[in-house]
Amino acid sequence: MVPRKVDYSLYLVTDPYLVPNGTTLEEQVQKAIDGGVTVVQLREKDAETCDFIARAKTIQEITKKAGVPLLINDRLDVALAIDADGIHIGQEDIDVATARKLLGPDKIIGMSVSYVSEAAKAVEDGVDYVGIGAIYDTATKKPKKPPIGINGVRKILSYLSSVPRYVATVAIGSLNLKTSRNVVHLSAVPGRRLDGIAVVSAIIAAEDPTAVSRELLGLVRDTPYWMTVIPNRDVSSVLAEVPAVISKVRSETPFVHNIVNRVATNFAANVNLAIGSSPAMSENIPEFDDFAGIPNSALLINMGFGTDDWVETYLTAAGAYAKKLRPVVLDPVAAGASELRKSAVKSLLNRCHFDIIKGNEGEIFSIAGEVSQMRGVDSTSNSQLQKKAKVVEALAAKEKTIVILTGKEDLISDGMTTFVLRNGHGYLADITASGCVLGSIAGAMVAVSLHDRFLAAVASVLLYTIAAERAAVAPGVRGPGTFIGALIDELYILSNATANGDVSWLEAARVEQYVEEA
Ligand SMILES: Cc1ncc(COP(=O)(O)OP(=O)(O)O)c(N)n1
Ligand SMILES: Cc1ncsc1CCOP(=O)(O)O
Repeated sequence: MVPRKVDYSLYLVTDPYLVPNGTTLEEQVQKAIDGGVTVVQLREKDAETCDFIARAKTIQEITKKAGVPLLINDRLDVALAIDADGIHIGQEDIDVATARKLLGPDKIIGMSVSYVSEAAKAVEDGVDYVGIGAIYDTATKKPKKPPIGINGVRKILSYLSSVPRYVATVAIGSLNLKTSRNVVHLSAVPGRRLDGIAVVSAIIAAEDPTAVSRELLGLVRDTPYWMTVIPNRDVSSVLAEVPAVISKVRSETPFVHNIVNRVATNFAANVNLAIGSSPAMSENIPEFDDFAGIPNSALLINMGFGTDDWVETYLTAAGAYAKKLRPVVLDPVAAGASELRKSAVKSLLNRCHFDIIKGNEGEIFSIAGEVSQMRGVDSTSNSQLQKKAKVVEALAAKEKTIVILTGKEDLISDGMTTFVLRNGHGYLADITASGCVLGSIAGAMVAVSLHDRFLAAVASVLLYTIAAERAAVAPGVRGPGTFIGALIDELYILSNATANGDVSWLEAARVEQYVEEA
């Protein structure tokens, strides 16, 4: 069989019932192709054969002109009648061998799969590509099987990476401007990523299919900066770069959109200002897109309030920043304290990508699915360093993120390298929102250090904890109350000193690389 060169990046599956009033399926397909759709599948679940063929011919005129392959859903007879470029078949449709025999070796055959076993059979049968799904629940099709999520895609991609013949892959099921970026990039496994996304409603039901298609294609093709894990890091080379990040915050004034709990709002805004960033505190969905569009923006989601619509607010905010390829920091406040919070974090991790996840031991253990002794929002510290290092490393690798675990000793991991940082002061545990504001600092740092989020995390923790050490002994500091003001002062002083070339304060840094004991 001669492998066909097909670009599966943006694969449109049609549905006549979703076309907006006042337009036609043909017009929507044309507009989608104008926006960059690379494959079209004509899917008519209820059409009479003669109507299906007639429609296939009109759609084929459009796709042929654009040089875009046209596949027919399920119906081999229709595909043969119009000499389509191929067919897409489901698990319960015609078998691949018969389809191949009738279509010939040059036509494209795709098959729906949900599990590795189905993918293995499809590969053996000689399909050209598999449609993996449904990733999420969708209103477009009543599912026969439960959604498989990003993990389900990963399993299939892992399997396919071990198969000698290249079988292309597209994911399907609720893929849109909010979800696609994460599905494509987070499902990638060493040596293999999705070839594209298959989309129905997000394009066919769109008021402007050209614009949506253009954006979706961009999301699929963009090289994600967060996939970059820099190997072989060592403490001294990372520390050497810390001043540049802190100075960049001063010179570029990144915009940090804080969605933080009520207790932390004022403190977080002051801390952002002290280090040279520009804070906004907003839970107002209509302005999220505008905020995400500000150059140098970053979002902090600090899961403070537990209102009915909080998850929707967070998902919308994260989606807005994802669309603009801007970074998002998650602070899973009290993640394990209630079922409500556990399920909220699960939804967020399932649907969004976070550039940095910052939490105390209880919070990080909870989202990693590990048992901790957490009570309320207090961190426990009776786990051994080794256990904590294992947890942060595994979580960072799984979520393709940077994990900061705060406590008496702070751990930072990108899944490959883990640093242990031992600066700070006991007063940090005596004031409210001390962890929350570290999230705001991380937002500012990662906004100017997209290509090295690990460095951004190290710079954040060092600046904050060394400022705390200095604030605790500053003149006039008598306890936690006066400490807060002095901490804001020290952040301001250290950040300005760094921007002016004085980095002597960094000599206080107590950082080491974690190395697992044999
Ligand atoms: C690209 C792609 N993937 C999966 C499907 C689903 O096909 P199937 O399981 O046959 O369900 P119906 O589309 O027939 O409802 C698809 N159509 N395209
Ligand atoms: C045909 C199909 N197969 C699995 S999910 C699905 C529908 C996907 O539609 P949408 O992109 O509108 O969620």
